Amino acid sequence: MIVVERLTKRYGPFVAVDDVSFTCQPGQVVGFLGPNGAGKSTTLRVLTGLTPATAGSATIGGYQYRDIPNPAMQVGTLLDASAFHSGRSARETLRLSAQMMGLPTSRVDEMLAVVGLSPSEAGRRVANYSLGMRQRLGVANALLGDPSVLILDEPVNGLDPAGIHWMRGVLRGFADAGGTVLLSSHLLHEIELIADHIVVIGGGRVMAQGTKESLAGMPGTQVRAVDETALAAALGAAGLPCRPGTSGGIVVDASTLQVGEVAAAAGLVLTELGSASTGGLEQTYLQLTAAAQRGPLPAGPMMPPGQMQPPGQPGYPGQPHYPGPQSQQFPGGTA
Ligand SMILES: Nc1ncnc2c1ncn2[C@@H]1O[C@H](COP(=O)(O)OP(=O)(O)OP(=O)(O)O)[C@@H](O)[C@H]1O
Repeated sequence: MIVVERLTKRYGPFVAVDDVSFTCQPGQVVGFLGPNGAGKSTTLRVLTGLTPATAGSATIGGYQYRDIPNPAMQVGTLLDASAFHSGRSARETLRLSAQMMGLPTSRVDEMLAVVGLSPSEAGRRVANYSLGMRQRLGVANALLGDPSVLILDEPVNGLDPAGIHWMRGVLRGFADAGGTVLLSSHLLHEIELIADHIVVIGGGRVMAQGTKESLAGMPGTQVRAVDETALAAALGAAGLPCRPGTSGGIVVDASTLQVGEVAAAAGLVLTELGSASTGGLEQTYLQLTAAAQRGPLPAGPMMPPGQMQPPGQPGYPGQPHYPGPQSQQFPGGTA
C-alpha cells in the first residue's frame, strides 16, 4: 500500500506540493491527475526517494523507498521514459537492470513479450525508438523485478489508442493480481480509461479524490437490453434507481457489475453495458483545476460536435475569443 500523508515539498519559497494526502490500496489502479505543474512528478519523486520531503511522509508498504532493500524487486518505477541510455538496445537495457537485481536473463525476454516489443525491435538502439516504444521499454523495466507496486509518471504519453488499451490491460491485470498501481497524467481521458480511482491535484494541493463515478457526481451505468421494460422492472425490484438514457437505453445509478448481476439473475440479454457519459467527470475536473489550468476554459457544458461556433465567432459565453492558430504571430513572420 502507498500512503502519502500531509506531504509538502518546497523549493525555496515556492511550494510545489502542499499538504498532500492520499492512499493507494492493493488491487487498485490509482490515477494521479492534474494539469501541467500541478505537483504530480514532485510527489512521485519524493515517493521514490529522488528528492526529500520538506514535511509529511510518503511510504510504500510502511517504508520510505530508501529503506526498502533491493527496491526494484518491490517497487517498479517509470519516471522518465526518455532517460534510458540511447546507445543501448532495449534488450541490453533490460539485461543490465536484470543483472543489478540478480535476475536471470530469461526474465528479459519474458518482459519484452509482455510489453509487445518484438525481438528485432528489442535489438534496436533506444535512440531510434518512438516515445511509445520507450514507454513500453519503461514498463518492461518496471515489471522486471516482479514488484508488488508500480509507480509510473505519465506512462501513456506518446501511446496511440491501441497502446493505451494495451497499457490498461497490463495495469488492470497487475492490480487484479493484487498489485498496487499509481500513475500520473495530465490527460483526463487517458486516466479515465486506465484508472479506477482518481486523485485530482492542482497547484500542489489535492482538490478531490474518489472513484470516477463519485467525482463525476453521478454513479452511472449505461445499459441496453433486448427487453428494456423487463430490465427496468428487474433493476427497480433490486433497488437500483434507473432512468431512460438521453440517447436511448437505461442509465442506472449503480456499477456495471451490479447491473450485469441483476440482468443475469433475471435471464435478460444485454446488448450494451458500460459506464454512463463522463461529461460530468470532465466538468468536475476542469472546475477543480480551473485556477491551475493554462489557457481559457469552457464556461458552460461542452458543445456537441456539429454545434461549434463558426470561425470568427466567440466560442463559449464569457470566454475570450481564440482567433485560430493561423493568426498567431511568431518572430520573423506569421505562422
Ligand atoms: N527542482 C525544482 N526546483 C524548483 N521548482 C521545481 C523543481 N521541480 C519542480 N518544480 C516546480 O514545481 C511545480 C510542480 O512541478 P511538477 O513537475 O511536480 O508538476 P507536474 O504536475 O508533474 O507537471 P507536468 O504534468 O507538467 O509534468 C512546478 O511549478 C515546477 O516548476
